[in-house]
Amino acid sequence: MGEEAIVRTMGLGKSFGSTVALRDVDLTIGRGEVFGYLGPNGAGKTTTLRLLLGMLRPTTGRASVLGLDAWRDAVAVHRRVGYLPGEPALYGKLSGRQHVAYFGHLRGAANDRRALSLADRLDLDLDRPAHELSKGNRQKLAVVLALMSGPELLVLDEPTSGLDPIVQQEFYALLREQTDTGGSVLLSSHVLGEVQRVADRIGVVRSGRLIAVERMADLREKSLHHVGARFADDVNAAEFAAVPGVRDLAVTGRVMTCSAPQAALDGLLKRITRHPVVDLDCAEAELEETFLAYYGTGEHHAA
Ligand SMILES: Nc1ncnc2c1ncn2[C@@H]1O[C@H](COP(=O)(O)OP(=O)(O)OP(=O)(O)O)[C@@H](O)[C@H]1O
Repeated sequence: MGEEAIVRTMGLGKSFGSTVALRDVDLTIGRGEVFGYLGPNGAGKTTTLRLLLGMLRPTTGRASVLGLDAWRDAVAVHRRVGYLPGEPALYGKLSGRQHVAYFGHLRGAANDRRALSLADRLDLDLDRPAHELSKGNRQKLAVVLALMSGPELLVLDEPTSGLDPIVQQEFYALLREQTDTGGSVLLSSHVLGEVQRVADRIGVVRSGRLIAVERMADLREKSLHHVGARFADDVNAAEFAAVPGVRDLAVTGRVMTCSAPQAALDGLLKRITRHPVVDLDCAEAELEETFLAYYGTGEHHAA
């Protein structure tokens, strides 16, 4: 993460009547960083993004974006931030090209060449009216509109929904170009799979609270492995349970299965080799499974 904070929230909270959508969130995103903001539906992700864009007024705390107050200086923030909403508002009768002209005018920074090049890379026809576009093509147009002015910060709400895998690859390449040139990205999603390839850090929000912030590299180190061993004789569960980090342990007679983070593998193997081994199996789980094991259930987890 760069030294400079592009986003900083302090005690940020938002209530709608008696519904507390977000409470006491302290979050910092650095220059050149891709931050994945993860949480289940209704967790408070969109509320956070709307607070950062000055579309909602905080109930508690404050948010600064590019050194500006997100609420008070919302107009100035909007000029420098590209926003892709979860449900992009497009004008049915206007073509892609007309959207580009209109949004360019609103931002005071028309950049038709960049818009054309983005549309070309995403394989989007800018001449068709929005109401004729499929969901995926509408999403592509929204991506073009968010990126065309070369914003310093990109705020993306579930951006790859509706995009096919090849277009997703191109989209991730665009995000890397954004950070290579010193820009930052805040990417919300309800699944780790959507952000794991591009995020430098992830934050996990649940029931309005930011419950964990973690570097992707650290999450990968925690990556779970499925371990199974068959022994020549019966074994006792207790000795494997004693290895720190071992989860989902099951021992029936001569067979032991469990999950273990990378860091626990050495200790586990040493316990296993105390016994005559007939067969051994060890496979790394999908990162999503590791993520769910740490953050998937319950209300509060330590980072
Ligand atoms: N304008 C509003 N009025 C009342 N309640 C709201 C409003 N906006 C959001 N909420 C509530 O705040 C909570 C957080 O909603 P939010 O949309 O931020 O969640 P989310 O994580 O973005 O979920 P999703 O992925 O479903 O959009 C929910 O309980 C939601 O019902």
